[in-house]
Amino acid sequence: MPTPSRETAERLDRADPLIALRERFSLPEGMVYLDGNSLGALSVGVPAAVQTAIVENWGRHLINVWTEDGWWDVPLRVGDRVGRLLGAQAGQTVVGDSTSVHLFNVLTAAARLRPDRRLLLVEEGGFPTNHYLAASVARILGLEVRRVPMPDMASTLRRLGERVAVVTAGAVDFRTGELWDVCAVTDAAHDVGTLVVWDLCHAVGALPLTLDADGVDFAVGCSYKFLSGGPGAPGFVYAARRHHGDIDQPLSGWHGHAEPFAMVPDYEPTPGIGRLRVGSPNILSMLALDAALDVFDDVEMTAVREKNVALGDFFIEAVDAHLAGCGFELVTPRRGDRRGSQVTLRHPEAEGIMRALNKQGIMGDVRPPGLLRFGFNSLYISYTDIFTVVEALRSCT
Ligand SMILES: Cc1ncc(COP(=O)(O)O)c(C=O)c1O
Ligand SMILES: Nc1c(O)cccc1C(=O)C[C@H](N)C(=O)O
Repeated sequence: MPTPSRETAERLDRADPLIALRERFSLPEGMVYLDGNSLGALSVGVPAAVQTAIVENWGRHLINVWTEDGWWDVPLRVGDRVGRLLGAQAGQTVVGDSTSVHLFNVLTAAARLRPDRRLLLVEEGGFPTNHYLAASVARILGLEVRRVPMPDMASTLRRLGERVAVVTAGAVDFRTGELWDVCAVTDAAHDVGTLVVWDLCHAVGALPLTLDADGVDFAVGCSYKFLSGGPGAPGFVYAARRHHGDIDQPLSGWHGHAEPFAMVPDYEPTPGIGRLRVGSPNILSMLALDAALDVFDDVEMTAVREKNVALGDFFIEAVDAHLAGCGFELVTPRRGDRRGSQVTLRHPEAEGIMRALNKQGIMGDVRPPGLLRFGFNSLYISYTDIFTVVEALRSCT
């Protein structure tokens, strides 16, 4: 590979089979947006879809939108669209609440499926909400939480064996971008009869997932990052079909009832994934997500993955070539197959550097301790964008 330069970046862009997809997103002129791992860019089809939903559906059909326009089933229909990206057969994914709410629901449901076990393992360094919720679930059910570094998760499972009810972890580390082996950790858990709950916030839409094939029990995630569902877009929850009949979730709201309009006081969950619904969903936001998902009908996840690995490689090589001696430390694995769609650099002046980048129209973000995160969404990021960032990083150190 020659030393990365603007010319090599432009050549790579000309050869990029996905470059045209950039037109499907509305990005401010002149901005380089590398924060799509936090909030994805606006998909151009979304405003019209939401406008139609408001004016044509809600405005004209009022209460009948739930039946006439099929809105009651939108959580399941859009759930299946997300499920396709998870490697899930239809009928195992539903969208509705935030990742946090879904996580609370399935962590509790999973632990209830292992009533004689007292331990809940949580990935050390995982997203804070996951720790907070695991602690709450543990208080409610009388469990003990253990924080385990991901590299030790499989061996810890072997050591603690049948004491572990549930293990929960993110497939991609939100700080470092490190990608974990979903299949291997799931197998290690199942070897000792433990159930797994994966957090796919930083993985869905960024890489091909194979939840059914990997035998995953439960998974949750958000849709506002690589899926571009919009701020506060509904999260999703996946539950393998084999568990549906036994799921006893704590948030047993009426949308998950077998006969919601029977208006009876006793809860009877609907068969299937619908039981993981809770209350009235934020349907307008869900329809924004529905429109944002259209782009995934026209692209293979293998091509998305191939490009974000190549973008990451290009970034890392450019950092090596142009930022040596500037105080940056790469904290993301160098190997493309060991990282998600984000590269993180540590620097003692991270906050000031990000402020300087922002002034030049470059968006990334900073997470403690001193980590500059750059997300590479294959659908709208170019090699030229990446070279622009590396040049800007050089200018502000
Ligand atoms: C890995 C991870 N899990 C959970 C969350 C929380 O999601 P939510 O705010 O949708 O509950 C986030 C992001 O906010 C996240 O990055
Ligand atoms: N969900 C967010 C929000 O509601 C406001 C601001 C940022 C977020 C994020 O998604 C943060 C993100 N999960 C992270 O990886 O840090």
